[in-house]
Amino acid sequence: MHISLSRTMRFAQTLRLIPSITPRSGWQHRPNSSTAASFTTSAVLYKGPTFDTSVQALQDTASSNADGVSNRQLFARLQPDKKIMDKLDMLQLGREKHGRFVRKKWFKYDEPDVKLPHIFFFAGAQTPASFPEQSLPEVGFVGRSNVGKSSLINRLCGSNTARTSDKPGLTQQINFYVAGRDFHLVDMPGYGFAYAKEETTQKWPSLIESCIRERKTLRRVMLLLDARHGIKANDRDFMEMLDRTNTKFQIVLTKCDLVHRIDLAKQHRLISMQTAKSRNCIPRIMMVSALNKAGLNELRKEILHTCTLGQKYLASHKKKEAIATADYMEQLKIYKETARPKKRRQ
Ligand SMILES: Nc1nc2c(ncn2[C@@H]2O[C@H](COP(=O)(O)OP(=O)(O)OP(=O)(O)O)[C@@H](O)[C@H]2O)c(=O)[nH]1
Ligand SMILES: [Mg+2]
Repeated sequence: MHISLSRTMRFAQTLRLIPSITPRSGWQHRPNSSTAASFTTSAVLYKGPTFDTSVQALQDTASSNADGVSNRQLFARLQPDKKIMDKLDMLQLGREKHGRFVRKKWFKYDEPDVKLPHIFFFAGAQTPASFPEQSLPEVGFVGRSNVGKSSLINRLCGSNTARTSDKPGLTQQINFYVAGRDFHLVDMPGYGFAYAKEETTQKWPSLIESCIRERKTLRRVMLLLDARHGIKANDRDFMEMLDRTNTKFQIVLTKCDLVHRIDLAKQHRLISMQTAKSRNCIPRIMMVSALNKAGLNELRKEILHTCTLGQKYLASHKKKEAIATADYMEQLKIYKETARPKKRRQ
C-alpha cells in the first residue's frame, strides 16, 4: 500500500513526535471521513478494535471433517441464524462490533436471576477408589484445560470456592462440590495441554472416564468449549467416549465475551451441525460468559431441571420473570393475583 507523507509529518516522525505510520493489523481507516481523503496518512488512522483474534482462532479449527471440507471453509460459508442473533442481542452475549456497524440498544432485558445455593467442597479424588458415596444427583463439568470449568462453577453459584488460574492445569483431581444438600457439581481436570507433570496428566483421561462410567448419579456432563476455538480433535475424541459410555452431554460455549456476536452465532451453527449425529448430545447449546455473567440463568435452569429440582428452585423465579417481561397493566394483574390478603386490625 502506497502512503504519501507531507514533509512536516515526515519531519515530526523523525523527531518521534508522532507514532510510526506503518499500517498494522488492528489499525484501520476511519470510515467515511472527509479528512481521511485529504491526508491518507497515519494521522487519520485510529485504533479500532484490536485484531479480530476470535475469527482467527475460530478458523484455526481447520481439521478436515468427513466431507473433506475444512472447518475453516465451513465457517466462512456459514450464515448466522437470525433467531440465535436475536437471542444473543437480548442476552448481551458476545462482543459488539465497533465502528459504524454498532447496533442501537433499544432496550436492555433485565432477566431476574435464577439463584443456585452456595457450594462447599466435600471430596477430591485422584483415583477411582477415593470417589465419594453416590447419593445426590450430579452434574459434571469437563473440557480442555483452561476452558473455564472452575470459573463457571463459581459464577453459577456465586461462590469463590473452586480455585482458578490463567495457567492451564490447575485442577489436578476430580473435585466434588455440594450445593444446598440438593445436588453435586463435579469439577474435572482438563484434557489437552496443562502445566503439570506428564505422569500426572496421563492419568486424568482414565480417571475422568471411570468417574463417568461408575457414577450412576451423574445425570449429565457439561462439555465446555472455548467459544473462540470450537470443537478441537481432543474434544471430538472425548465426545466419542461419551457416546461409547452412553452418557448424556450438553455443549456449553465459554468465554463468549471474547468473540464477536456474529462469529458466536456462526460458531453455534457450526457446532450444532457437527454434533447433530451424536446420539447423546442434547441439542441445546448453552452460551455463557463467566466474566460478564451473561447466559448463566439459562444454564442454571438446565442444571436444576436435570437434577429434577425445578419445582423447588424455580417457582418463585417464574413469578419474577413474568413480572419482568410483562407490561404495566399485566404486572398489576400479576401483583393483584399473587398478593397475600391483608390482615385487618380488630
Ligand atoms: N474472558 C473470560 N475469561 C474467562 C472466562 N471464564 C474463565 N476465564 C479465565 O480463563 C482462565 C481459566 O479459568 P479456569 O476456570 O481456571 O479454567 P479451568 O477449565 O478450570 O482450567 P483447568 O483447571 O486448568 O482445567 C482464568 O484466567 C479465567 O479468569 C470468561 O467467561 N471470559
Ligand atoms: Mg479448573
